Amino acid sequence: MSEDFRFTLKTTDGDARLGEITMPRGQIRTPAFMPVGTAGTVKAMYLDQVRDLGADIILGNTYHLMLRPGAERVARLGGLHSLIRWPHPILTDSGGFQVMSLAALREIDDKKGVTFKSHIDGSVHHMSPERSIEIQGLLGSDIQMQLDECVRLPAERPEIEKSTEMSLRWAERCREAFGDQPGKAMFGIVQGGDIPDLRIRSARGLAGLDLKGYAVGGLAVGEPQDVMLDMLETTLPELPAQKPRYLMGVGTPDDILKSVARGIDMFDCVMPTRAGRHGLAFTRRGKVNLRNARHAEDLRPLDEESDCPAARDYSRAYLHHLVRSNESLGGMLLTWNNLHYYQYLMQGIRAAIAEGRYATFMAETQNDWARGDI
Ligand SMILES: COC(=O)c1ccc(CCNc2nc3cc4nc(N)[nH]c(=O)c4cc3[nH]2)cc1
Repeated sequence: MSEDFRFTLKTTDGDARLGEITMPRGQIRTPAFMPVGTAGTVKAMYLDQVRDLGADIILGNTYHLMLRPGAERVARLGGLHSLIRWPHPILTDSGGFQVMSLAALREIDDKKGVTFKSHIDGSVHHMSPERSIEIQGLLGSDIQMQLDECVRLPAERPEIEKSTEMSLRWAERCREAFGDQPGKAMFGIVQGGDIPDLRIRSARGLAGLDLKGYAVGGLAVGEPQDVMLDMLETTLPELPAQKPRYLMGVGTPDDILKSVARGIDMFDCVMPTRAGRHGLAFTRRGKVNLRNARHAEDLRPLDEESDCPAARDYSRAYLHHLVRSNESLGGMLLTWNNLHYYQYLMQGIRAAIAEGRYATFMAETQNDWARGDI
């Protein structure tokens, strides 16, 4: 078992890349989709199921786990991997984004970091770049994210510039705090909003730190898809080709197809799990909203050709009943279906790149979605 973190770029098809990350806890086939396990659980799933669907790595959140059960407590309990019984790689987000989106923000200070009130009990917490890295270490995270500030769009240039410069300084502080941990990695996060020269400034600044991987942040925050894609086209050429690129919070299957085509290797998104709990199914023929009355007496399964029991063995009528009744099994089955579909899509993407037919695969997949659900 290799003791270090190594990314191998296997082949490319246009700007699409087929690769593999090797870490002590296992390998990550890229392009990869990382199911979100926010508070130490991929909601409504057993982690054995998540693994069986083909996930090589899951995501945890510093913000949630530091508040409950607490980072020091997780460490006392043996670390996140043994606590949740997931022996494979875990990537943890650093908390900056969750503080902005969930907590009552008290203060952001370049030197001290963020001060915020817990959305759980209102208690006040401080998180510096150093503390974020310390927490991720206590959790036992394999891929740790720098603490950053994700500016909500639309925003004016001065605000984006100030925030992007601060995130760059925090990247350096996180790299110092992370130090040299063979077998683990700390990724920087490119910011810069929707302003090309700030995206280039941020990417070049992080590239100069010679990090093990690079995330593209500050996107999937409400901007149109074409703006997100434009920012990828601006940012990715500035990042080292031999390091993995991770697009945070993305996305729909269409977002993923188009971002892979531009050179992204890793994705995470709550879409398949959260939408599943709200009755939305992702299938090879597009999306199916099981709340819709049209399914009430439809005895067909979601996809009779699927090898996922949730898609193949249950009628839409029953799924509709479960969703309308807000029964737990509804969210369980649709989460299972959706995570299966996302991993099925990633498998298809990797095979298509390997065989040099990614453009055709992308067009055929989008065409199947457009044909809609029969
Ligand atoms: C049903 O689906 C949903 O509810 C749903 C909700 C939110 C997103 C978008 C999530 N977007 C997003 N997550 C993100 C996480 C991030 N973390 C850090 N540290 N820095 C960032 O700059 C950052 C940007 C993000 N953008 C996607 C889907």
